[in-house]
Amino acid sequence: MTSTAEITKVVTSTRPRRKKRHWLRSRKVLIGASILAVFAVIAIIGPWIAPYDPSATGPDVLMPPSAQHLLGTTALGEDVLSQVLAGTRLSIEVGFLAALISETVAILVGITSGYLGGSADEVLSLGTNIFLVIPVLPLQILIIAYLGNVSWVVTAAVIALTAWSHGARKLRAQTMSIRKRDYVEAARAAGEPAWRIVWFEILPNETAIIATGFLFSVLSGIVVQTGLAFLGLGDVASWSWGSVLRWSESSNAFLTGAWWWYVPPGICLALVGMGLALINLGIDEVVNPRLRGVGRVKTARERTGFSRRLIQLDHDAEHAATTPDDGNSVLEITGLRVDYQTAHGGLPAVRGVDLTLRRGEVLGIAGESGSGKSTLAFAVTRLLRAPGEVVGGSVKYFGRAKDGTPVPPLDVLSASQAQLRRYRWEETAVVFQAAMNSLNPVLTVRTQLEDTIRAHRPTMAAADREDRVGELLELVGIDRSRLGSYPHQLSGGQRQRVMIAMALALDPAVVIMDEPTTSLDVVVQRDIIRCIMDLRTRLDSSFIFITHDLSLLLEIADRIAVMYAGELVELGDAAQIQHQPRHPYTRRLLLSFPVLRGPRRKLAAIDGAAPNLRSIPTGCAFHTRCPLATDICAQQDPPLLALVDQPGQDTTHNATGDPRRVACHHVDETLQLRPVDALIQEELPR
Ligand SMILES: Nc1ncnc2c1ncn2[C@@H]1O[C@H](COP(=O)(O)OP(=O)(O)OP(=O)(O)O)[C@@H](O)[C@H]1O
Repeated sequence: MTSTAEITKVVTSTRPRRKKRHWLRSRKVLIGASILAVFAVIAIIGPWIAPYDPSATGPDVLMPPSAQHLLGTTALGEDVLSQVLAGTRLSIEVGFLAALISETVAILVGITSGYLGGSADEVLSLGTNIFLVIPVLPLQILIIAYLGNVSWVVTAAVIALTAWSHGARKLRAQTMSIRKRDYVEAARAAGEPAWRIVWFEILPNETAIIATGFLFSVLSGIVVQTGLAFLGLGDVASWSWGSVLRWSESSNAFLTGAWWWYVPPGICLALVGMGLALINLGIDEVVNPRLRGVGRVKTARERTGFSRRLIQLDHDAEHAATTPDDGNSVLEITGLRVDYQTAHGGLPAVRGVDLTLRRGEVLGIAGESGSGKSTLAFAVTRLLRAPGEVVGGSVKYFGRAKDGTPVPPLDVLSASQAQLRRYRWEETAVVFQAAMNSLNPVLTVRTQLEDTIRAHRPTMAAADREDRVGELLELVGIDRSRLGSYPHQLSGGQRQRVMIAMALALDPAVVIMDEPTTSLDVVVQRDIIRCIMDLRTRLDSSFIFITHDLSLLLEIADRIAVMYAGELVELGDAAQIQHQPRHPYTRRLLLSFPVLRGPRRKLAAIDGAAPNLRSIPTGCAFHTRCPLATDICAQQDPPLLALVDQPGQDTTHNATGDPRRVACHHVDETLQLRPVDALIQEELPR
């Protein structure tokens, strides 16, 4: 078997050229930016290219446009074109400065409030709400009138500091929604610091809101400054579009029909507004990649998917446990108990599970919904969140140094956050359910894979990182040319594979997959399964594969553990479980799924429902649904016992020499039952 690091060396890769950023090719952005660029140039050189001194009076009063005065003259004989050219600078400056200040305040207040929540949110929201209810324009007029003849910088600051609240409110709401998404939760679980989560996970998803807010603020800054100048407030002695309008109004240009005096500043305002709106639309298309696929309807499969994400465990001398590494175990779960704390007391979701993961094996965990499989995975990776709580047992991780020599085992449940963070993704990676929610929709596959690597290997050279992400994608059967794709451009199966690639990014020793194929159609499921089978032959990792579909596990697992009501009820080789299941629940579970290979057989649902955790039946939890149940089953919970060798039976030890384990009072009777391959009617519900 080769490690992915070794594969890196043999994969000859040509680094794909990064695709030109899309927004540069957006026609809307180009037109909008061109309009703004023209005004930016005018703002810079306007006063110098003005044909006349904008304040110079002359004998030609109120002249309509002519060759001498292209935009006519004012009541004092001043050149209107010169005034508009000179005034562009101040109008544009105020607009952009006001937008810069107000968006900065909105981002700081909105994202801090939405991300932190709690009392920080309460205080910041109170401030935001106060500014929201105050009528902004009268306030701006009042402040500028009070301040008197102030500079354009002060005007911009007043406009900004009275108008940030709408942006802050939108950003707060968006942040509150994004912070609960899987990829943010996962980044948090992966130990990324808050600033990094905000910068890389939250902000990119708010680009549209921030861009819209900024562009709207530019326009509103220009309009408000124009309005203030029109009213004679602020620095009316300096030329701006507003002051041109003010002097035209005070000279009754509106009444005397001198349209050439007031129309040009109005057209300038409209053009700037149009330019900003076009850029806004273009950016929206860039940050919402879905808008680019013209009329493309997503298939149901593309709209569904599954999840990435993970955590790693740590081995550290401080936490060295005394348990010796026998060299073959990588994870050892002993007596693990997990409760969900509720107002009515603890609900036992995992009840004393003992399980060992061997190096290089695929261990399947099966069981109906609610049997505690995911809770077990969460507990093992220390990703369990309140109200879940580990109330007993231990989890030991047996790591290896880089040269392959064993290091002292890590007691996972008592490892510090710093230890967990340090080793996250590098030792144990988890692919959880609902992957599509875990891929950030506005980042390309390349960026997301690179982020994972960069977070843990910050010193890795950019070229090596690029090679590594391409190699990872190829490892899961996707061409590296898809690195530039966004999640919505991939099928559900491909997204699934990307999540698996992400989990493999750091060569983890253990990969836990929790229902990675749920919600995919059968064909895609088989694709993913093939991919996982291929990976296990190429990598050194051990896999825990969790699913309710036992027949799927028969295909891919070396050993299978069956869980019922939080307990392990049977553990054995996949072949043993398939041909000679010894627990009645395992037999029923096998009959409730179609086999992936071999002749079709009748399916039968398991009688009754999985028990409510509040009232797990006494004795064997399965006895209320079990066809073999007798009095003892209702009285005593059968322990998970290793089966002793039986003459003529070769089902008691699996390939690794582990004894087969079953928790059933009637385990001997199940041996007398017909092999499950022939099992059609005898145990079907009556
Ligand atoms: N936050 C919670 N609060 C209370 N009970 C919970 C909580 N999360 C899970 N449970 C309960 O814990 C039990 C085990 O849930 P878990 O999700 O681990 O089962 P599962 O076998 O993985 O099922 P599934 O395949 O549906 O995910 C279930 O009965 C579930 O209702």
